[in-house]
Amino acid sequence: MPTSTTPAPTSSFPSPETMEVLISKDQIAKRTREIGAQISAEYEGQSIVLIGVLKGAAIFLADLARAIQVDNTFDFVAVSSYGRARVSSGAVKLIKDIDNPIEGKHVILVEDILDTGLTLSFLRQMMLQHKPASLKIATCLDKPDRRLVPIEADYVAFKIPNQFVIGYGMDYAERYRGVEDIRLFPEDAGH
Ligand SMILES: O=P(O)(O)OC[C@H]1O[C@H](OP(=O)(O)OP(=O)(O)O)[C@H](O)[C@@H]1O
Ligand code: HPA
Ligand SMILES: [Mg+2]
Repeated sequence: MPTSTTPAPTSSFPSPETMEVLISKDQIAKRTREIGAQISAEYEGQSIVLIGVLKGAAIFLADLARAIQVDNTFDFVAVSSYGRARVSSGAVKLIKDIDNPIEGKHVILVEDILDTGLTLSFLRQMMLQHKPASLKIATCLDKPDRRLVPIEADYVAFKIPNQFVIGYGMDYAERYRGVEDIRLFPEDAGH
């Protein structure tokens, strides 16, 4: 029987081990615990709906939920965006809505990264139409230098400079989401 080998990564998709670690998995775990504790204190005695934005937020949501001590449920939305840096803020489209009503509920939108802000400002408006009791935003990363629309998160694990990152849910061309550390994707790769 022929032995199967994993194909060597092409230069477009370098191996994650070759990429510089920007934020280690231990740093992520520590900050997630801190934010979980902060949310638990602020929402003491209440229930929260965590709404994750597919696909990038799935891993942060899974960790954040386990760091939150108050009663919580999950829901997910999915959006598609079209060349976000080159188009206006109307360019985000909802492709999967929430499954359960959030009217009168305390909602936290959960993202992996707040970049231009187009995704979250669109979702924030969408969610407000459902009349939640409150609506906050938690994001693992914030790249404030890239903002095209004014929006801030209520809970930010890390502010980062304007560099493309992968790992901890974040992809380049759908790859690298399962990488445990957040790493810098090389500027000369992926072309
Ligand atoms: O602030 P913005 O400029 O809108 O960028 C942030 C959004 O972009 C990425 O998602 P993407 O649409 O690439 O899909 P994914 O979550 O499936 O990776 C990321 O996960 C955020 O959702
Ligand atoms: O730096 C990033 N990495 C992955 N996905 C992203 N979406 C917006 N910014 C980024
Ligand atoms: Mg996303």
